[in-house]
Amino acid sequence: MTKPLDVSPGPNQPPPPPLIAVDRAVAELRRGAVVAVRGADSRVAYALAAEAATADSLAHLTTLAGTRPCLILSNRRAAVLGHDVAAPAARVDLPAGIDPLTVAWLADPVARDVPQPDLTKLTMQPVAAGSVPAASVALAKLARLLPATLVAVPTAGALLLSGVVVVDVAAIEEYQQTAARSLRKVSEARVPLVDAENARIVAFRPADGGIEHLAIIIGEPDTAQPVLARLHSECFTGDLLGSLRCDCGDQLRGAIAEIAQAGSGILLYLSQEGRGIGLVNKLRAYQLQDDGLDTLDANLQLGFDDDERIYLPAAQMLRLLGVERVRLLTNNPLKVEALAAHGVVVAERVPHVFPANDHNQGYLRTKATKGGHLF
Ligand SMILES: Nc1nc2c(ncn2[C@@H]2O[C@H](COP(=O)(O)OP(=O)(O)OP(=O)(O)O)[C@@H](O)[C@H]2O)c(=O)[nH]1
Ligand SMILES: [Zn+2]
Repeated sequence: MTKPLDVSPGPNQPPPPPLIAVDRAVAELRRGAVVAVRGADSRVAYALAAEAATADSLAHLTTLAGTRPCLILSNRRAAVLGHDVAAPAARVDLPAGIDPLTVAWLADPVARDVPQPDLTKLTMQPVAAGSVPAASVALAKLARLLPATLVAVPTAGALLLSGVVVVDVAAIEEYQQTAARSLRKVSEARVPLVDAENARIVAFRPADGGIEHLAIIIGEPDTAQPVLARLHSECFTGDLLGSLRCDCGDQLRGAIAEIAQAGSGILLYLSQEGRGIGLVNKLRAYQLQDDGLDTLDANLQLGFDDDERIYLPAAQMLRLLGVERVRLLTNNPLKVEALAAHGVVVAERVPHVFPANDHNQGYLRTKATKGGHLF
């Protein structure tokens, strides 16, 4: 007996308050404003994205807190600067304090016109997981900014100003999972595609109104059988512009054509641009690659992990569509493992390889030799 997909819209859910707090804090960081991050012990520190540091914003942060701000870097960025810390983040200590040029030099490997500051007295201290400074770096990542912040702990007498957005460490840590679990189907339409005329797009939105993920459904998948599926991470440059730096455009159109040829299946189009670091940071990573770094090291140089994606949203979308088993079009074993860990049975991995071109040979080689991709 065949079992069709469930594409009906889900019920509206009120957004969980922690999601809202994180969204507000993200917007504040992105516009260069100060936010207050509150730890499990209710103590608060003020934070500013390093990317937004100016003489004025640093002075404002210092006045608010009544203490000098410290620069917090991810452990990846600290390692690049020669300081290995056994913690998720590191606090930079400079006896003379910190100024915007030093912040730029330390936090942003692409800021090349910045003169190297005197770093002879620079030390770094590990910043524990679950702490306010570590969470501030995670918040900068959620904001798709460089993973570096300026943090100032208010003096005992300093009052928490009204108007400053307050966000809890736990809300930051749980944000991605909570947002993924809150996804619901919001709309659906028939969209005939050049390679798959019988196609529909279903949009999934998290309860906080965050960015939607899409399912492109081709034909009439039968969920009683493993469904031919592809998890495709958004790539503006490759998917839309036909960039030759990667294989994404070929993989996207190739998957649609292959699914159409097979009769039916699903392509999940996941809003995880740049392996989860965002388009702006991916462009920074491209600059570093033009200087000789490979695609994975460029991420590390910027302070990110080599791959920041999570696949709970994909598993959740499949679940909402009624799909429990898939035949997965991918060369990436991590996608297979991640789906399985989230309870989706990967009955088969279907290779998804396309010919290299003059511009993406190195990229594909790195994915195979260092990224564990199966070519
Ligand atoms: N950070 C970064 N992201 C990149 C780069 N090149 C491509 N990407 C991103 O990498 C992702 C590629 O996604 P996928 O093709 O779904 O994933 P994959 O890990 O290659 O796995 P399969 O294609 O399934 O084998 C997209 O989000 C691209 O935007 C790069 O040089 N740096
Ligand atoms: Zn791409």
